[in-house]
Amino acid sequence: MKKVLTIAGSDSCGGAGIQADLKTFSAHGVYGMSVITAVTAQNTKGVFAVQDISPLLIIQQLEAIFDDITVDAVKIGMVSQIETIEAIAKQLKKYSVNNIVVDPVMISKSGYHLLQSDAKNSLIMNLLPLATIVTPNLMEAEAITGIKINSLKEIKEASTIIHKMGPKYVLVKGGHLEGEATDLLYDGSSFMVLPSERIKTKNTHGTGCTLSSAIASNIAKGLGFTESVKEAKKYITTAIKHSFSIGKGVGPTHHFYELYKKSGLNL
Ligand SMILES: Nc1ncnc2c1ncn2[C@@H]1O[C@H](COP(=O)(O)OP(=O)(O)OP(=O)(O)O)[C@@H](O)[C@H]1O
Ligand SMILES: Cc1ncc(COP(=O)(O)O)c(N)n1
Repeated sequence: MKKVLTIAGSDSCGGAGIQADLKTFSAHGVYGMSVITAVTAQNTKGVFAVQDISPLLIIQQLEAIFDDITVDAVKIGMVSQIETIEAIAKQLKKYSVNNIVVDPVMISKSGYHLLQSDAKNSLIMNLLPLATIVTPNLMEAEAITGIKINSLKEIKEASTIIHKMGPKYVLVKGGHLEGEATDLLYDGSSFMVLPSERIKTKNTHGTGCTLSSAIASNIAKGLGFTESVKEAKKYITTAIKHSFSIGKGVGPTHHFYELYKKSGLNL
């Protein structure tokens, strides 16, 4: 069985972060492992507190895994502070880790700053050069490049700038666009459009976490990079289509829809 690691924050309500990543790994039939960078107190209504895990304990978690287990792909999510980012980058280089998916998580859907403002440049300088693929949403692409994005032309411009920062592929997500939820993949020479209807739901908590974990799972399973992204897009679209309400706010996506369908179980 292929083995995939998530390096991310914990979401107590299970819709995003480490919890969404591990559910996505299981649904893809890969073995999931986790290095926790921060613990958040959050639910469908918002994020109420964050405690960063010390850089030393992050290093110890990474060493415990890489000293013992071969890792087929890594997904990086919430990294919150400079010391965390530097610790992760150092360890990934030390163990010559490949197949790295970086989701540059900055602000939660509920508006909480999950990446400290002074850590943005460190993420750009330390993690983007190590990334096989980076998956910013529109606001993250704007923050990374300094470009205001209002059109496809500007998405392409931003992708080109981000590609020069080091990742082999750039996927700018269109979840926050008006109209269709179309994503754009750039490999340094050409663009591939990944279209999807916009599903009418408020339950999109953790969609970016899920998409990046699905990409990492597919890469680990040996699909080509473009195929990995295409399949992950199908996965997130299905997961959003069957998302559901828990709590009073933005609910989670459905990771086990295909399994439920096969077994005849209902939510
Ligand atoms: N309503 C929707 N209908 C269909 N696809 C959607 C919808 N909302 C988001 N998506 C898709 O979900 C994926 C994640 O995109 P999104 O822009 O929501 O990422 P994000 O803002 O980083 O997510 P998050 O921070 O919540 O984890 C993309 O493939 C996007 O196109
Ligand atoms: C630990 C953690 N990681 C990532 C997100 C982003 O997800 P969303 O934008 O849906 O709130 C989150 N809320 N919490």
